[in-house]
Amino acid sequence: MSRSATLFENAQQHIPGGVNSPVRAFAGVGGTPLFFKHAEGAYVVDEDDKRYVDYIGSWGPMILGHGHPEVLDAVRNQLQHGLSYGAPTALEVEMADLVSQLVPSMEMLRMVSSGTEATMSAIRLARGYTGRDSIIKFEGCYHGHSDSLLVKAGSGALTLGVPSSPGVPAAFAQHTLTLPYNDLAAIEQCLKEKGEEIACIIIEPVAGNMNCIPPQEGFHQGLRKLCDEHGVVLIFDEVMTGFRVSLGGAQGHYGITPDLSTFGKVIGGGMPVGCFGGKKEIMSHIAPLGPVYQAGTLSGNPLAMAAGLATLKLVSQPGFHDKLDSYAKRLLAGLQERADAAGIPFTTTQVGGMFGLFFTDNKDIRNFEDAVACDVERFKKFFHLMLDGGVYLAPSAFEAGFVSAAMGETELQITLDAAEKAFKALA
Ligand SMILES: Cc1ncc(COP(=O)(O)O)c(C=O)c1O
Ligand SMILES: NCC(=O)CCC(=O)O
Repeated sequence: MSRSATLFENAQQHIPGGVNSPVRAFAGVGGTPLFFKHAEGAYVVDEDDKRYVDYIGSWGPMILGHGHPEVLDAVRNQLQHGLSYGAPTALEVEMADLVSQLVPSMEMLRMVSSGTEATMSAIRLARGYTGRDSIIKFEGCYHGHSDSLLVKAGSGALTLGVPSSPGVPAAFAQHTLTLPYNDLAAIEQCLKEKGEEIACIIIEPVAGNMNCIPPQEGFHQGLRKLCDEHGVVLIFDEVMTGFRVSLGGAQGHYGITPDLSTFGKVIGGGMPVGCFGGKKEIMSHIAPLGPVYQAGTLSGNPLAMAAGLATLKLVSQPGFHDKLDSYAKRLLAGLQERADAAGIPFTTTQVGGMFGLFFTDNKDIRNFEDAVACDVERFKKFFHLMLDGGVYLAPSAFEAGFVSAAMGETELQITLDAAEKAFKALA
């Protein structure tokens, strides 16, 4: 028995499903989850000493690759000064200044400890600001696991077949309206009927929790316009896309100014961090400036700020995102070529350092329905064949993949060699 299998057996004694987050459980692909003991650069190393090229990157944060020396130094340096003060720090001010410089719509912002907290707080703020109760989200988008947002959700909820979770009171869920992604007509219709009840629309500006689905041309522009017409707060959930699809996130990439945005993952460089912010006029409603309450014992934690700041400075270097984009493009072109050669119906999507792999003939994937219509069984086999070949993809057909700046020719070759074998085996 492998060490991972033994650990998994032991883990299940006292940890539900053996994991501290459901997406880690391999429920969507079958088999035993890998337990890791080390990560460095483009690789993760499991408890049985096998190395994998890592396309998960801790579900997004590790955009530099693992253990970047400058990030580790920043954490070590802060470590000598204490772990947490529960009081303001200069690091937080530096973080706020840097984020608002990199993402100009973030006129004011608050740090929290996870993406879930960021979206939950942004929604409370939008409700408090507008005095309206209902929100709109999109089918297959995942915004963390707060009650209002676990309705037709993507990611692990979708993988496990429970997009709308038990435990969320119907009275909460009824205030969450869900619409298909990339469908402006549906939004227009809904706002026409219920615009005055809608506090906000929250969207993953590139959907990454039902596989990876980019917005259609003009979708965000139309969304922005409709929100303005109906006094609805537009929230870009950039927890996944932030500092990844471009330095300015998806809003920078598509040239849209949301009212509020949420960040997580990259902004913490691998530490538990989230952030929400936006228009000063709206953010001024947050306590203690305004009446909408929001708080956190570890919010703005100095170690986390140190890791996040070091990461944001490194991703700000000229050419950083071009390099991610070019690796991703070569990766996907290589995969497509090998799938085509083996006669496997296969489609890819990509925005910057974020990508999707679909086992389907459909070359125009627009929404949840298209994502779930793909051949999930084939993906499962592909996932395990890639794992055998030393490549760690997200263990679900409904997750985006991530490239890191630590990836180069060697990793590309390992991945494409594994894929060539995998596609042949699937044919
Ligand atoms: C778009 C998006 N929003 C929010 C979240 C929630 O973040 P966290 O897991 O840090 O709570 C995630 C991922 O988990 C995400 O992908
Ligand atoms: N794309 C899905 C996530 O990032 C979630 C990670 C988790 O829930 O552990």
